[in-house]
Amino acid sequence: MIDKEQIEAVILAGGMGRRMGGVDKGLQTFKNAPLALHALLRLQQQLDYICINANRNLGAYEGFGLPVVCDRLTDYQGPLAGIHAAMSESSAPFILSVPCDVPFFPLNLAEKLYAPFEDDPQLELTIASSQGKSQPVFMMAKSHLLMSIEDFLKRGERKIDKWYANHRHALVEFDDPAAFHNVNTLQELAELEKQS
Ligand SMILES: Nc1nc2c(ncn2[C@@H]2O[C@H](COP(=O)(O)OP(=O)(O)OP(=O)(O)O)[C@@H](O)[C@H]2O)c(=O)[nH]1
Ligand SMILES: [Mg+2]
Repeated sequence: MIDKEQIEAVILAGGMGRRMGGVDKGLQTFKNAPLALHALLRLQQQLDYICINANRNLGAYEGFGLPVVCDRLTDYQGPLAGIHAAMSESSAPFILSVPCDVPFFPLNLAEKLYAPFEDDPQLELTIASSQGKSQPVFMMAKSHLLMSIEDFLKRGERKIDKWYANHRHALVEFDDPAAFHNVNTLQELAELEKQS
């Protein structure tokens, strides 16, 4: 049974959005609302504590009514930097990360990523997976991993897959691969808007 008191979710919206021409991805409109707001609406159905990780347009994100956390490690070091920022500022034992650019992620994400921790107290993190493909930005990790992420990034490493390989982890399979569809370009965003 999920214990919501133990978990804080972070919406990762701190990237450069280069494939979108450098715009702030989380603030791009999809179905009449910013992408990051879609993520928030899905998380609010699952958890009570949610923050947003962003590095610009902070006023716009503050308008969502949630705490906004900025990367502590500079130079856009990737999604792990956003997870690091949330772990630094949260007192929750678990951090659930979701990206801002996957507007249909599963509504049972938190529940399913939390369940393996109840069976295995040594487990350090869980990662979503669908059709055998891991979705590493959808991660639930124990907050004690903060220093491990910091050390990893300070060594100049970036890749989440490489980082979590060193920790006791479990992949959690989700049935619907379409739920993890992400948008990287404005054209993809327009196409998804037409389809859905
Ligand atoms: N905090 C933080 N989050 C990041 C960073 N880079 C990417 N992200 C987030 O990680 C998630 C997946 O990243 P991408 O799809 O590559 O997004 P992006 O980096 O903004 O876009 P590109 O520049 O086109 O790669 C998104 O939710 C991003 O906001 C970063 O340097 N810091
Ligand atoms: Mg990127």
